[in-house]
Amino acid sequence: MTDFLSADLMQNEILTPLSPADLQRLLQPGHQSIFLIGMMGAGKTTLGRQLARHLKREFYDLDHELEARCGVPVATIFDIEGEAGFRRRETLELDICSRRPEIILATGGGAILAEANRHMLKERGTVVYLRANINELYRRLERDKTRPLLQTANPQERIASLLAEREPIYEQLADVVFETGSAPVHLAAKQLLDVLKEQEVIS
Ligand SMILES: Nc1ncnc2c1ncn2[C@@H]1O[C@H](COP(=O)(O)OP(=O)(O)O)[C@@H](O)[C@H]1O
Ligand SMILES: O=C(O)C1=C[C@@H](OP(=O)(O)O)[C@@H](O)[C@H](O)C1
Ligand SMILES: [Mg+2]
Repeated sequence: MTDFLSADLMQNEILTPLSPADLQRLLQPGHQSIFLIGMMGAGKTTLGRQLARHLKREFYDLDHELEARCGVPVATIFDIEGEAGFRRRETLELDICSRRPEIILATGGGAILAEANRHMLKERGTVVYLRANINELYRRLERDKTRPLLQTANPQERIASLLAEREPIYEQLADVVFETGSAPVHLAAKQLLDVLKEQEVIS
């Protein structure tokens, strides 16, 4: 398992821990932030935005926040700073985003790789894993040019190897697992809402 930046960032106290009062504020039952995790193409950005609209909550997308801060697309951050540079920025941005109360946050597919990130996600809200099978992921992403990790000769193989590496982490971190299939996005969003109500994540 790749593990970026775990002890490094924590020990240097770049990430300051939340106070008990802040934590208590974030963890009110039924009002917790919802953090969407899952593979590229799982629908975190798309379903997250819809979910936030339905719930009248603020929506953040970690990649979009990074792009806004850096003024360039994710692919350019990868070009200039490599994946390690991107991951470092991702951790710092996640720390900022996950302190906001009652938000819906779409993470990037690799945001779960760093131990520091997993800690923040687990501690500060409800983690929802959006799962999709490999064929569905490939179908959704085959024409995509914005994801640097898929710009290879064989993107299908890359998806398979990333999924094999990450699936156990997604599973382990998730409070809720939601299967996305071939249903249209607006229906999937309704189903996700129902599941979150059933599981008392939202009221
Ligand atoms: N449940 C879904 N059913 C069908 N297509 C979807 C679904 N969720 C997302 N998509 C499509 O897949 C692509 C990738 O979705 P996106 O939300 O960017 O995924 P992620 O943020 O998880 O990488 C987009 O073209 C989106 O419209
Ligand atoms: O899986 C990954 O490592 C990545 C996923 C992307 O986000 P999405 O999951 O929203 O595509 C983006 O953060 C970057 O290209 C790296
Ligand atoms: Mg996304």
